[in-house]
Amino acid sequence: MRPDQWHKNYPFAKGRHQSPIEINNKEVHYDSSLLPWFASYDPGAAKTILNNGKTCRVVFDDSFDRSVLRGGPLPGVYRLRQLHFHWGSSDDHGSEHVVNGVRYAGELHLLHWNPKYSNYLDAKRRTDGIAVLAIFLQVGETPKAEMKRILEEINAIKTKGKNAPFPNFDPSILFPKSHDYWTYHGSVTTPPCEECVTWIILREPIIVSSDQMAKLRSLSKNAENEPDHPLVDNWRPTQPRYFRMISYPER
Ligand SMILES: NS(=O)(=O)N=C1NCCCN1
Ligand SMILES: [Zn+2]
Repeated sequence: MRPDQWHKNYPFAKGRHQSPIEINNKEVHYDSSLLPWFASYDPGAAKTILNNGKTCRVVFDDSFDRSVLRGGPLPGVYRLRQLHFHWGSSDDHGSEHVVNGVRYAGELHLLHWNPKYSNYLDAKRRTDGIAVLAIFLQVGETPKAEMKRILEEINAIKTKGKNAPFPNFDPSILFPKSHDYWTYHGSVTTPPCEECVTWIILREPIIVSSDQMAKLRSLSKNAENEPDHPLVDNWRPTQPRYFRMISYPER
C-alpha cells in the first residue's frame, strides 16, 4: 500500500508526531541539557540476519539488558532489539530523514526499547517506549570495512522469509567517528506508525560503496517461488513537523 494511503488502515499515520521529517539547520535548537549517548553492545547478543520482504534486518537477544543504549535524550537504558536498513533504487536517494534538502543513499536504524515496559510490543504503545539510533549511508570511494560482514550475508537471504545465523557482531563498529546528533520525538516509519520513538540521528554519515548499495538492491521483495521483484525504495517520505523541536547538544 502507498504511504499516503496508510492512514486508511492505520490512523496514527496522520498524527502530528510522525517520522521521518526534514532536518533543516535553521530550525534546530541547541539544548544544553542534552548528554552524550553511549552504546554498550555485547557481540554475543547478535542472533540472525533476515529478509522480511521489507528490509534486511539483524536481530539481537533482548531478553535482558545485554546490549543497551543510554544517555543522550534518554531517561535510562534502552535494549537493542534489531537493526535494519532503508535504501533507494539508485544512489541519489534512499534515506528516510532528509538533512538540509540532502537525501542520502540509505539509512541504518538501530531499534531499542525501554525495559521499564514488560516487552517490546507494550513499549511500542508508549511515547517513551522506543529509541532509534539512525545513521546515514553516503556513497563514497572508501567504504567502511565493517559493512562488509552484513553485505556478505546478503547472498544467503536473497528472498523474503530467508534468514541465516549472524553470530558475534557488535553493531557499534558501524558508528561514524563523531557522535554528534539531533534528537526529536516521532514515530516508527512503517505501519501502524505508532508515535513511540525518541529519534537520535547522527550528523556524520558512514561511507558505503556503490557496489555495497547495489548488493542491498539485489534482495528480493518476494519469496523464492514468486517472481523476483527487487527490494528497493523501502523508505517513507518525510512527514509534516508541526510544532516539534529538533534539538542538539554541545558540540
Ligand atoms: N523504520 S522504523 O521507524 O524503525 N520502523 C519500524 N517498524 C516496525 C519494526 C521496527 N521498526
Ligand atoms: Zn527503519
